[in-house]
Amino acid sequence: MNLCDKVFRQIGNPLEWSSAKKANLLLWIYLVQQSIYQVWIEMAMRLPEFAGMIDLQQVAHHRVYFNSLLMLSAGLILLTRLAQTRNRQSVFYEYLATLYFGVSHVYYAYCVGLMSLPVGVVLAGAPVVGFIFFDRLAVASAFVISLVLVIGLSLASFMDVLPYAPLAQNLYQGDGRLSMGWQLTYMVFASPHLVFIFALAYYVLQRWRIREQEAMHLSRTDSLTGLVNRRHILSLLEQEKAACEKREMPLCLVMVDLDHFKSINDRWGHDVGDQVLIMAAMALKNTVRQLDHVGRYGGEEFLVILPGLEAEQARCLAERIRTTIAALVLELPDGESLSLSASLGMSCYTVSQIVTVDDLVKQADVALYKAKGTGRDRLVVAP
Ligand SMILES: Nc1nc2c(ncn2[C@@H]2O[C@H](COP(=O)(O)OP(=O)(O)OP(=O)(O)O)[C@@H](O)[C@H]2O)c(=O)[nH]1
Repeated sequence: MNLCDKVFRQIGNPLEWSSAKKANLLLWIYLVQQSIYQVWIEMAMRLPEFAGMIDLQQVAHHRVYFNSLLMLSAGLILLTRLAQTRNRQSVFYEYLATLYFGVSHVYYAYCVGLMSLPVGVVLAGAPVVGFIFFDRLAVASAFVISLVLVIGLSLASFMDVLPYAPLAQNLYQGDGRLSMGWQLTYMVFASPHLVFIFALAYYVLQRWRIREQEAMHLSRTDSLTGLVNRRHILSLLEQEKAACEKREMPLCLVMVDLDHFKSINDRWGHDVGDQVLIMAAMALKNTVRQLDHVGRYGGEEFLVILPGLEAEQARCLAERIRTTIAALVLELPDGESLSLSASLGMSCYTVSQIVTVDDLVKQADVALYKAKGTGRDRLVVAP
């Protein structure tokens, strides 16, 4: 697991957070953005490099609103934090935060130019990000209201009812191009949104990847023993057989079935039966090589795939499996001890043969049946 995966697992899944907690996150991110705007205003008022770019009178006039919005954000952060600790689950906080985010952004945008890069970035990015994390109706409402305001204010500027970008002076150069100072300013205003959208896209894809891995793991694993399940061991058998055919190598398959398992369940109960299955699964795993595969084929039946082993080598390994299981002892709480045995059937594929995976499984099954019929606790190799 890499560092990113660890961080993501630590954060948990924000999609499952309460409404207040989600709103709180949005407000914190927004507060950071507002702080960047605030720093810009303070710099614009003081630094000579900004001379001629902004209307100082308008800035002084609007400053009170900027400060108020900053304080309002801090207040809303506090409110949503308190709502979290009270564990209130209503979507109200998502409506509140998304609407506040949208409408106050329109005000900031109006001050510096509604037809600008940051406005485009927010209009395109906010609903996409919002729909992933927040209540869809809340995001849609905030988006529609903000868009109506943007259109309304733009029309008002077009009809000279309101000034366009009241804070800005010399927005355009003599040749009609956006001035360099304002180009840079728009970049500064757009960059927190771009960073946020980038981080979020990364986060969503990462979560999706983790979920894919978890879902795949669950679909392939037997929950009791932790071995691969029947479907996956058969799929591994297909893959290994194809690989062995290609490399002209033999492959052996061993079917292992615990003896008289029903009587273990009947005598000591299902829980002890489960413990026996776990113990046998671990023993199988520990006995075979790393490149072999062990899967749970059925109730008390396991499949072991031994790629690349000649029949005689595989027979020795299968014998070792049998003796390992026969040596297992489960100490029970009442002082009794339970010993086990298993019957094994083995089939092998060699390069000259034409057999299917189904044939191999059937042959191993028939050999296992013979092992059961001739006294159990033995290995029978298919002819
Ligand atoms: N505890 C437990 N028992 C299971 C599980 N899956 C299957 N079983 C039991 O395994 C037993 C298998 O019984 P049988 O097929 O008669 O096999 P057996 O008693 O081992 O007899 P032989 O194979 O002929 O030696 C059944 O009683 C099932 O209920 C499981 O996940 N946990």
